[in-house]
Amino acid sequence: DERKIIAKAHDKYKKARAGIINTRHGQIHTPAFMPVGTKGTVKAMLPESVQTTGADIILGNTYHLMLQPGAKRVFKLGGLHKFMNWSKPLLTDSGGFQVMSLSKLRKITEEGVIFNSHIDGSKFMLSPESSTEIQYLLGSTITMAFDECTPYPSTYEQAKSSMELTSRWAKRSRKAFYSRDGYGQFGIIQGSIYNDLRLKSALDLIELDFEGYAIGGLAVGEGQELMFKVLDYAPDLLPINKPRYLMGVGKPADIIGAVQRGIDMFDCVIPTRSGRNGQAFTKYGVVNIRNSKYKEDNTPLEEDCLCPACKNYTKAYLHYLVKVKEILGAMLMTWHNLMYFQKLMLRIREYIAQGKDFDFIS
Ligand SMILES: CC#C[C@H]1NC(N)=Nc2cc3[nH]c(NC)nc3cc21
Ligand SMILES: [Zn+2]
Repeated sequence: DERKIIAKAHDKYKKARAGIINTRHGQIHTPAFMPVGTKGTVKAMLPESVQTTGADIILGNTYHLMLQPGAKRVFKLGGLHKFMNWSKPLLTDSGGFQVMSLSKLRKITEEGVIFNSHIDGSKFMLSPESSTEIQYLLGSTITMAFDECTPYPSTYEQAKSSMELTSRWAKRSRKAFYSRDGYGQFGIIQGSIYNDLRLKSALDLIELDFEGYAIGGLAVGEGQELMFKVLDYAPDLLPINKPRYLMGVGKPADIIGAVQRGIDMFDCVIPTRSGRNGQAFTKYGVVNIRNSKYKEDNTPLEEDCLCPACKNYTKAYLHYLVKVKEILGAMLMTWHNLMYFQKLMLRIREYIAQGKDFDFIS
């Protein structure tokens, strides 16, 4: 009946939560979207511009920064915050995923991962200890534990032994972490699509009392349906009073579905990378600005958007800039997309605070 249908609807949102994470470098309003700044810069953006979009925190990568310019050098130069002129929170990924997706040759041992740099082929090793130390040298506000990145798809046996290695590495990462007020370390649970492995991974990592927990092994090609199937139960395995971070996600619809299942933090290259490729996220859907239908379109991407691209320029100009590969095209498209994603998060936070459904936002 009517009452049951309404209850069902609210039921769908009962796991969504809004909150504030307090750190040494400022507050993070959750649900939060973290722009990706892999090599110590959010591509095509000044840090102060990233700040105006509303981002509270950005992401950096251990893998890239250890290869160039080197963690010790960044440390000597005052740390990543100073180096890149970003004073708010920084989260750094621990490197395993980038080794898996970028370096050609790699060998996984109990000690860690041995790999050849994708830049010049030289040999490096990443371990729970070295990854944690590198993130300390970078000055990360939130350090990620060093996990073994289980490929997708994986058999149950593969996922089990990989998850067990991740648990042993999580213990070593936790031991190597230099805990200080306002800084934190997040564990990353694995276990692929197998719920008993996800549970064991969560239990192993909860014992280590991390400041937050990430769900690893998703957004690796499994598709939204399978991802939501895991998210229907995995967030509930984690402490309710600690941040939950879904790595690498995602499109607006993925973010909304994950928030409804209890996720607090997100990172994804989509707004920046697709912006540079000429795709703009708008309330009318994704606009492929290179399409010739925009070459004389004298209207902004979104009439009520406050970003520079929408305030001062037209789709025709953006179409032209992207076509002729002008750097300003990448800048303006990126700025707009980051603004769009932060506005989406702001609206989600407001709807949750008012106890309203937010299914139709995207
Ligand atoms: C297997 C595994 C795993 C996770 N482990 C670590 N350290 N980082 C990640 C980054 C990701 N980005 C995406 N999609 C873009 N999925 C990710 C998953 C992880
Ligand atoms: Zn805009």
